[in-house]
Amino acid sequence: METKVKTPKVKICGMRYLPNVKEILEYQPDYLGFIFFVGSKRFTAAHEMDRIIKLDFGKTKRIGVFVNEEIDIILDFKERGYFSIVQLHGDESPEYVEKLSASGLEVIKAISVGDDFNKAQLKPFEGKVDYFLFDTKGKYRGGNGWKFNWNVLKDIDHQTPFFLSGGLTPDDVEKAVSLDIPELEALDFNSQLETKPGIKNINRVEELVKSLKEIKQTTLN
Ligand SMILES: O=C(O)c1ccccc1N[C@@H]1O[C@H](COP(=O)(O)O)[C@@H](O)[C@H]1O
Repeated sequence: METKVKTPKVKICGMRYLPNVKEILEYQPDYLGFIFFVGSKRFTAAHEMDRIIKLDFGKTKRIGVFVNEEIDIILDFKERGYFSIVQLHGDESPEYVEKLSASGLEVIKAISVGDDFNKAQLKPFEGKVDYFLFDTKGKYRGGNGWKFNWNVLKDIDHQTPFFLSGGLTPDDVEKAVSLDIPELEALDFNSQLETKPGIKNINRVEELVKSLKEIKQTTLN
């Protein structure tokens, strides 16, 4: 008998060029991520974002990615309509998260998973963040392009839904779904779909769509 599992949503991150955003929107991902960290190769400039938000996003939600940014800057970007969700990749505190939540933003706290990962670090954020995002610890704050050992996910008492990130490719969809963790909200794709930083390759996105279709034939949604 087939085992029925839930298909996670899809986030494509690190978008920055309007024509490429337009192409990717044709595939209606659940989330599109824009990185507002100047240290990133995928940094999205505000003047570009002002043009991007005029596109028809349909049901695709926009996520703003930040690293230790001033709260007022994030709130200003929210007011400009850049996003309704923020993804925090720095050393942001639970109090910082609470301030952003109070503004009506949904908050994703990125957790860098390395050999020193300790699930106790999640506790101060439980009940405060909307989602965790488990990413691979590396040289950069994000976008390192390789996977961490997903076995650590099985050892967490998931009280908060999460995004799975870190070097994901279309070939990883099946394995991620077979983890069979109901709190797995979304799979997050970034560098492994790229032609160059900030440009997503349509062929890779087609591969992703194919992988998702195959999974959906044996899943609930
Ligand atoms: O991609 C970046 O340059 C980046 C910089 C600073 C913070 C986050 C960043 N990207 C996020 O990193 C993860 C994993 O990306 P990858 O698949 O390993 O390339 C993803 O959530 C991006 O949003």
